[in-house]
Amino acid sequence: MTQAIWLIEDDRSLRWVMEQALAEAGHEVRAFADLAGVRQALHEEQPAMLVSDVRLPDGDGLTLLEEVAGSHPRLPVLIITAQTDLDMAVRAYERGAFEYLPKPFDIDEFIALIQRGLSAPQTVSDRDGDASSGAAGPRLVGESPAMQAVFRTIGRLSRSEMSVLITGESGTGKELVARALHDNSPRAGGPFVAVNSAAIPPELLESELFGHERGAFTGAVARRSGRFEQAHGGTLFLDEIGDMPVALQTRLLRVLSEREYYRVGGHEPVQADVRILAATHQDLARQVSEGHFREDLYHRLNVIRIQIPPLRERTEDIPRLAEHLLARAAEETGLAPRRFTAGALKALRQRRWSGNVRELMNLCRRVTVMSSGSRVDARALPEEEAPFSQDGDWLARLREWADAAAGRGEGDIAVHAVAALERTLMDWALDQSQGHRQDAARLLGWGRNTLTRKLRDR
Ligand SMILES: Nc1ncnc2c1ncn2[C@@H]1O[C@H](COP(=O)(O)OP(=O)(O)OP(=O)(O)O)[C@@H](O)[C@H]1O
Repeated sequence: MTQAIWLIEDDRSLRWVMEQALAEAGHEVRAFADLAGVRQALHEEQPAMLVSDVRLPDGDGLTLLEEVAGSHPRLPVLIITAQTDLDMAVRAYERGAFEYLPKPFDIDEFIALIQRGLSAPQTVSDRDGDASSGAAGPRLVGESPAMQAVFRTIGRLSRSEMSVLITGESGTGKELVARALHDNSPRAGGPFVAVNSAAIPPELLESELFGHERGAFTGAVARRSGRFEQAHGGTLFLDEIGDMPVALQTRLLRVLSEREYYRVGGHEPVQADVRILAATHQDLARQVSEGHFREDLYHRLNVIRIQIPPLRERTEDIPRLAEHLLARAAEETGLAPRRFTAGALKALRQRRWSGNVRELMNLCRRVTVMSSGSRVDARALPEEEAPFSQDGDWLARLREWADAAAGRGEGDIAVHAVAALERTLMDWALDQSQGHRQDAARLLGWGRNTLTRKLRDR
């Protein structure tokens, strides 16, 4: 048995680069340009590690991965591929890849992965066949390193039941990531139930989560199952967890450790067989330090963290996302699919996207409905809301107001001003939309949940 690393890559120059880097790092390397050569060689000797491309002239690297899993269960396999979508990441991990590396990659990262693969040989006998990830519903799209890291985490967790905390600004795709985690988990066959702590009045949240018995409180005319019960055998997604009242956090923590709970007004314990995924747009660590969030619950939920950066920090995702969301908008509306011109895509990359992917989705819906031709060029894009200008009339008046308030010795000026500003804009938006919250939120550039929470807290 040799200690060589076997490299299967049909792109000659990339193969050469990897060979050089591996040799330089002191590894013995054997390179192959197709699968046939590897299959043959595997009958004769065994490598220390396999590095394989996916698309090869005589087949698919994932097929090889599967074969090797059967014949050489302890052999670490690193999959490298230019096809960098979530599905590929999940398939690679499901078939037992030790790691998955999207191209183009940093050669140092590649070498570091090789070292890790060699030092921690895997037992990969617990992979479960072809749990195909044919998830229906919207697909996650993203090419940026940040989104690739998200895909890898989802793939790596595909056989796990761990809690995950998903953080990111409103509209960055937290719920979509939660769904992808569920769809690519052993619980995929079970329900996915989402609860938004910000959207439910605090006094109702407990019975919403845990259900209630008949007569538990005034108005509880019948027994009602809670979200925990509905999510039995599946996943419970707790959105805006930072908004959960502290008393309920305590209860949630107990359920997580005891794996059972009581309905409100109930005396029979109910088994809780759910995986918890949580999300927040807030800085939970800060909430903890300020005493608004229980530290122990924070640690319990924060086992694995997926951080989704705002769209403006991953503008390289915009072209593919825009194409994808345009196609989705066409499907939703039943209208003919549009295409962005190169100029339009360039213009889109330059926007601020304070509403993140949701804002881009809304823009795609709008141009699908509004544009006349099939091509959407830069001029056909709805105007970006002008950034607040310094010389705006209302800002000058705001300064006067602040002056006057300070003169009266009032404090917390920004707190009051921001609250008043938000109240005014919410009233305006609800007027505009005739009370329709979804539309009002869209006007404001907020998520519907954000609007609901703010309306509640006003
Ligand atoms: N990477 C992505 N690929 C494709 N679609 C995306 C992606 N990210 C977000 N979306 C779409 O953007 C919209 C907003 O995403 P989502 O509701 O998951 O955001 P969120 O972070 O949960 O927002 P909020 O915090 O306001 O609830 C959805 O329509 C979602 O399908």
